[in-house]
Amino acid sequence: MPTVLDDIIVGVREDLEARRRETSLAQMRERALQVTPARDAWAALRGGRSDASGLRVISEVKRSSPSKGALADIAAPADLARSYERGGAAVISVLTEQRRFGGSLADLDAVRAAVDIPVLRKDFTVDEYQIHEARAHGADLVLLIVAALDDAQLRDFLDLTHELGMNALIEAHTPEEIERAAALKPRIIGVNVRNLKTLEVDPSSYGRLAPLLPSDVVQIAESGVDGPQDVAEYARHGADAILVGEALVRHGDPAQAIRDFRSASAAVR
Ligand SMILES: O=C(O)c1ccccc1NCC(=O)[C@H](O)[C@H](O)COP(=O)(O)O
Repeated sequence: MPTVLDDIIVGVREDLEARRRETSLAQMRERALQVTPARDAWAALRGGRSDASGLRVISEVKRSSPSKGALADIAAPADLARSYERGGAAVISVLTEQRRFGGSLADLDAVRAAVDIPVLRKDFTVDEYQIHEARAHGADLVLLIVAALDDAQLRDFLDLTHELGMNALIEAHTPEEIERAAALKPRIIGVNVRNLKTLEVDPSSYGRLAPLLPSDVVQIAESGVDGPQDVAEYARHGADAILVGEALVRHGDPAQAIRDFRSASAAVR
């Protein structure tokens, strides 16, 4: 029985092949070499657990999701990104998957042009083409989901990401996936408390999984933030940063929400 993640990846591959017919891998490689060098997302995220102003926040541009359907219109992703930056976001995540999340590479372009902080291309990376494409569109950070890749792909994609001057957020959800992530000796690991195969969200799983993370990586708690109390809980378990989508795109004042998240986490130190 295919999982939600399997279904998403089928669509991602189809869309990717259509883009590859328009722009070959060789052309995309060339474009990736011509853009401004990547910003250092690792430096922007590290040290959040000892930062007196609170956890670093990766703020997501998320229109819809498989679990919740439509979340927010986001007619102008650049305006939302500027609010995020004003509120003190460390990194902006742009979901570029179109079928389930309503995102696009045009969103990534708009956000890149609007802010100075690092930008994460949040997609379901299954092919090196997407990594060159992310860089060609100005991304500084890409997502590699352990559940979607085998060990050889993880190694190759992480190496390619570094060759292009970017960082990768390696995303895990189980103890086994954390072990596979850690074996890569990466700089950034995220624990997604959402199971991408079933869509179940369990914020308490962060506290169980965080002790398995290598102490020298930037540790990110992903998903499941409804309010400041959830952020405080992630801070208690040593996260450097949080990744938040729904709670920000549904909030009337996302800049203030980011400030509230940061001060709630600063208070638990
Ligand atoms: O959000 C979903 O429903 C989803 C379903 C299947 C695969 C991925 C999915 N989301 C990606 C993410 O993990 C989140 O966008 C991100 O971590 C922010 O989560 P949240 O703050 O809970 O919106």
